[in-house]
Amino acid sequence: MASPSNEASALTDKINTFLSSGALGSLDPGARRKLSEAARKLNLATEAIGDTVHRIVHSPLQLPLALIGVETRLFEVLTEEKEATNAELASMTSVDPVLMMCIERLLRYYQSFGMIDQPADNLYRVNNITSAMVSHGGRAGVPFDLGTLVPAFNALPEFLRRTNYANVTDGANCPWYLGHQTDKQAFEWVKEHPDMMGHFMSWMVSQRDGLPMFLDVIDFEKEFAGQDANEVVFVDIGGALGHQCIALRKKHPNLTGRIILQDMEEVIQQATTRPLPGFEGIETQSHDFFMPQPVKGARAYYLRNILHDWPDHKCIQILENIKSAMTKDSRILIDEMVLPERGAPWRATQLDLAMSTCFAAMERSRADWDSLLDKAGLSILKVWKYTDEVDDCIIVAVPS
Ligand SMILES: C[S@@+](CC[C@H](N)C(=O)[O-])C[C@H]1O[C@@H](n2cnc3c(N)ncnc32)[C@H](O)[C@@H]1O
Repeated sequence: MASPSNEASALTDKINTFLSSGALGSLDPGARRKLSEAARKLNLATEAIGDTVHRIVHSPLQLPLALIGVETRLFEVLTEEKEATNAELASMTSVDPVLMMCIERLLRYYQSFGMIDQPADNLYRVNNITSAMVSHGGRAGVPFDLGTLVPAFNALPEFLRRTNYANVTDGANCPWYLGHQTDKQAFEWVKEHPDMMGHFMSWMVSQRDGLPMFLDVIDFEKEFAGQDANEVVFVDIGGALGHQCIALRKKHPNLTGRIILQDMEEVIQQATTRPLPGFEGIETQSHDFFMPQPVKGARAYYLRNILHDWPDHKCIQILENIKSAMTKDSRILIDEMVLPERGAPWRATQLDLAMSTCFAAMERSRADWDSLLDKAGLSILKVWKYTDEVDDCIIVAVPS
């Protein structure tokens, strides 16, 4: 019988053979995800104590260095060229050629963290991580998180120490304010920082790229089509630049009825002055969701990642404002995570703590949703889960 060490050695050979075979490129998404999760588990389970400590201790370096790779165009050039030497990279990026040594040191770091490959001594190659960094999500999320979320994350330990580790529930008193040394609520602060507002909007458009969406599990046209072109069928409340409205139009080009995007005035201005491709035919309206809903009797009032930004008492205000605009055929569609009681995915748990830190808000479990909607006088008709990566669901709610 093979010893565990021999088995591990055989497994290592098998993994290396598989990696160099090129088979990864033709995996279907489900198989790729299963393999990635198993490899992640294996990686963590086999990590030596010293490696764990050093990895975690220096983890704050990764995000700033990712931003440097994006801002210097290093990742972009490598993605375009596929392979390049450090001299070529220095000449093609915004890094001053006299900083060649600096580029070499950056490349060495990126290679060691798997952000690029190094097939030969002085040759660097794009890989899947490099491409992710220059995707829409990478370009928006990297600067947005570093400039907006990280100062709040850094304040979390001190904030919790001061509050004796009480759950963060007060949106006017959460680590956000301590981290940014501000008295402005996060959305108000972002409004005053136009560069971050730009990244925030792009990040909202791209944050779920590559994943299924709610329209993959709901036949919207069948369930919600209007009787005539005048009927409002979809109000995307806090819908940012209208990417979900566009996706709906694209999925159901012959859908009868009006589609309306609502958000804060500054956001609606951006959505209309620099519209995303496919925005034609979508109506816009500046609306503060803490005020009564001005569109009465729409078929679907849609909220994606809105309620996770607010503690329960604020969510109740948002929901009650919608409820009073609903007629018997109206539905509220809540597009949010429903956290499982066990084994929540890492993409979900980090967002939960980000919501807590910046807004005193949360991602919610089924029990949390039942309790919140009950307090708002609503009941759940149905819940459809549509991603495993983040446990995204569409919750259909009606007045009780
Ligand atoms: C987390 S983002 C979600 C955006 C979009 N629903 C999505 O899923 O991509 C929250 C959105 O709420 C908007 N928002 C924040 N406060 C608002 C308010 N009081 N009234 C209307 N929209 C608001 C923000 O501008 C932003 O677009």
